Amino acid sequence: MSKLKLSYITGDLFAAPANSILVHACNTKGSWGAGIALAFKEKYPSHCLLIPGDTHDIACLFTSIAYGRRKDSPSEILSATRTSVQDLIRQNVGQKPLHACRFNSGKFAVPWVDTEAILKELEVSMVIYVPEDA
Ligand SMILES: Nc1ncnc2c1ncn2[C@@H]1O[C@H](COP(=O)(O)OP(=O)(O)OC[C@H]2O[C@H](OP(=O)(O)O)[C@H](O)[C@@H]2O)[C@@H](O)[C@H]1O
Repeated sequence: MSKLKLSYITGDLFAAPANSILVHACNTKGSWGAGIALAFKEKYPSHCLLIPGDTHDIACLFTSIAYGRRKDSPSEILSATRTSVQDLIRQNVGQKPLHACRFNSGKFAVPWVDTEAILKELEVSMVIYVPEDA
């Protein structure tokens, strides 16, 4: 049984410690039209999988090809979550701490417990932020 490496903080993901990587989910069309992605677009105007930043690096996990009503199915999103998190781990050569929102659980409508199960399977260490009003 893997040691649980996920921890939770109630608060704003953008208040994560400097020099950590902020993790969120995106569609591959490059639209950051709503949800936390819009906040990322406003704070960090460009995007790719791992964007070096001043205070934080940004990890943009492409977990759905399309977005909005044409978003991928939950199983496709979860499959893409597994490969994109594995890719993030490979790219995080500096072993920077990962701080994430409960990605996939809002506009992509995938229950957080299902994404959390992928993170546990991969035994990835990650701090998960839950908004106070969640
Ligand atoms: N400051 C904060 N700190 C901590 N947690 C925060 C937060 N602000 C919000 N949250 C929570 O963060 C989770 C993610 O929920 P989101 O709905 O945002 O994203 P998602 O990952 O389900 O889906 C991705 C698609 O959503 C977008 O919009 P479009 O598809 O373009 O329309 C993209 O472009 C993608 O395509 C929810 O639990 C929110 O409560």
